[in-house]
Amino acid sequence: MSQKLVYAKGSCIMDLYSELTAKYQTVPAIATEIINLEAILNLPKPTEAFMSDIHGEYNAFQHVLRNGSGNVKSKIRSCFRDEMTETTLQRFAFLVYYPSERLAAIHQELQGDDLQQWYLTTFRRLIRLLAFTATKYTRSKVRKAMAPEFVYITEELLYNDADTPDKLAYYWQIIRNLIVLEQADEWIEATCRTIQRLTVDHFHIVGDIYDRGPAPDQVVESLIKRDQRHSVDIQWGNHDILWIGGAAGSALCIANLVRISARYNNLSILEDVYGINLRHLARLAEQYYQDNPAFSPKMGRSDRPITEAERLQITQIHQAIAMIQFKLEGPAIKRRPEFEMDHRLLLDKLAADFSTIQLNGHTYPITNGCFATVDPADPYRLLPEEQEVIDSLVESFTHSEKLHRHMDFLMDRGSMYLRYNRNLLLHGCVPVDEDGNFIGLTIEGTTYTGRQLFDMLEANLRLAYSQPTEKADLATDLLWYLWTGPNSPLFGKHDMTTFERYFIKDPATHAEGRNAYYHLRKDPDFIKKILREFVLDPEVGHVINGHTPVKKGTDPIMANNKMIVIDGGFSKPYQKTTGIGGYTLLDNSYGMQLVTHQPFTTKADAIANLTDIISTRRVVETEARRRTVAETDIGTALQAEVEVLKRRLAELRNGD
Ligand SMILES: O=P(O)(O)OC[C@H]1O[C@](O)(COP(=O)(O)O)[C@@H](O)[C@@H]1O
Ligand SMILES: [Mn+2]
Repeated sequence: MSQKLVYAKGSCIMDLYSELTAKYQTVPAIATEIINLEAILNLPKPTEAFMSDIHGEYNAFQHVLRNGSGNVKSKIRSCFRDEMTETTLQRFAFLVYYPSERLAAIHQELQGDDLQQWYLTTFRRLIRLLAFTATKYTRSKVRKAMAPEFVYITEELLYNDADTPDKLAYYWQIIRNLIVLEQADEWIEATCRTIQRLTVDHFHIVGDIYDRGPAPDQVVESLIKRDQRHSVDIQWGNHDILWIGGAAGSALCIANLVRISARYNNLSILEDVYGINLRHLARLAEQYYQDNPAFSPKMGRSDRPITEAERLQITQIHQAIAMIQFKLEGPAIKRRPEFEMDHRLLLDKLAADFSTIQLNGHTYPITNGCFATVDPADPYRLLPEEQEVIDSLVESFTHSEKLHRHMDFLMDRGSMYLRYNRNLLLHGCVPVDEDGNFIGLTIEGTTYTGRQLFDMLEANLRLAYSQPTEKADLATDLLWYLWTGPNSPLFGKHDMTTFERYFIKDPATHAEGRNAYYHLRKDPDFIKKILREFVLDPEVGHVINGHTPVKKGTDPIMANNKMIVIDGGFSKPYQKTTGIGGYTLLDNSYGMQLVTHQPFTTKADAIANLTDIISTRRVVETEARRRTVAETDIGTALQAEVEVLKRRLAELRNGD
């Protein structure tokens, strides 16, 4: 895709010319390709879905992937209009979402003739639904979405009309044979997956796959599977950066993510999934830390409650790694004055007996302090055993094969922002001052703001990732800045008050202060300014953000529909704030809709009770007429190909 966009800008037009002339050498071959491409340009624009802030909630995420962000059910509704009762529709929808689980239940419920009848009805319905979802695509694209072993049979069923008397017997014979040859369940499963795939063509993940929830690794695995035809992109979130930073050897990113994993009782992701050895850390934790209410893990993993001994051990680990994090912050802040983070130097503001801290002219009492490893004379110095722990963690992170496979995917499909089909996608914000002027970072005499800030940070992130052995260079330190720096586009707040939240009661010290972007983004003129900065058409573009959970009663659609925030709370701990289970934004040929999902309980519950989490849909924008492929980025690239082919055709006709 990105290669095609380069063509669209015309910079590689000669490459395109040589590529296409080599591929299509005769007049009929060129003419056929022109006909094919121009036909594609007239097809309706495929559906894009946008999600963000999944935060490891794999089951809820999977449900949304399977139900095509609510789109599967609306397709069924349109396709079968008045033919199905609500219960039949619901059952059929769940078969499409969870075919293997529903088939197992059907085998329990039905036998003999009832089962045969169920197969015959279901086959017919699935074929009709597949045909309905496939109308937007070329035959070749539909074929690629099918399981290879069933392509022949499925195409026969799909493109032959069973209502034609001549074909009727042929059609039913295929179906009967699938049943007799015991391939019926396999075909149903494969076809349901094809329907899922065709319902949403492209997924945008607007950041924060990682942290808090139980299975971010499985989210990444399913995105890798889904991406076979480059149909996924990711705009990195601040939490994703911690994990990319971990693989890139940043001790600060590692300390932060291990701390969050302990806080949310997710250490098993590190040990069991990514093979990170936590033995040294556990030993240090046991030696220096006791029970401490401020560090008790927030919630248990849903699969099993934790024992008291486990809770105590996690609480100790949580303190040990938090303290390593605070100690590592000191030298980083000091070696990077350009980050302007001196106000985050906190350990040196503690009284010698650790009972109080001096902040901004106030003295605050310390509660739940755990400073046994801190030397008041040199508070940022790591004890040799702490140094050993962090070194061994860095070693484990930089050598975890699975982590690298997942982070390679995040690097490959991810970026700091994306311009896609006239919209700008980014996780956090574009940092600005109160007057809306772009602000950023000054590095080695150059000030980076707006789009340049994003590009500079991305270039450094890629550099740091390619050099995991460099551990305290600017590029690696910038990874940490992306997580917590005051002008980081992914953080968007002035301070990350982790220390204050653990140790100071006064809530005034917990405020993090959002960048002015977050109130200015309600203004359409401000959004237009942002779109212009990123070289997008301010009149037709939208900005799509994640990162800030949309509070109950607050509108996620702002600035005359130009600004849409889609963090609706897939993350369970944030559902109290949002009151819902998450949003997905859909952009199809008719316009944009926001889908609201209700909180997802468990997969077993959803399947047993056929509870779907989709609720309302709200039209963000309706196109005056259906948009076609021609009006998309891919369409622009295809048009460039058509022009080149037409030129070549004229040359051949002139005897060149
Ligand atoms: O909810 P927790 O675990 O206390 O984390 C709070 C921290 O997470 C942050 O909100 C960042 O995470 P998000 O990107 O999910 O908002 C910080 O601003 C804040 O300090
Ligand atoms: Mn975020």
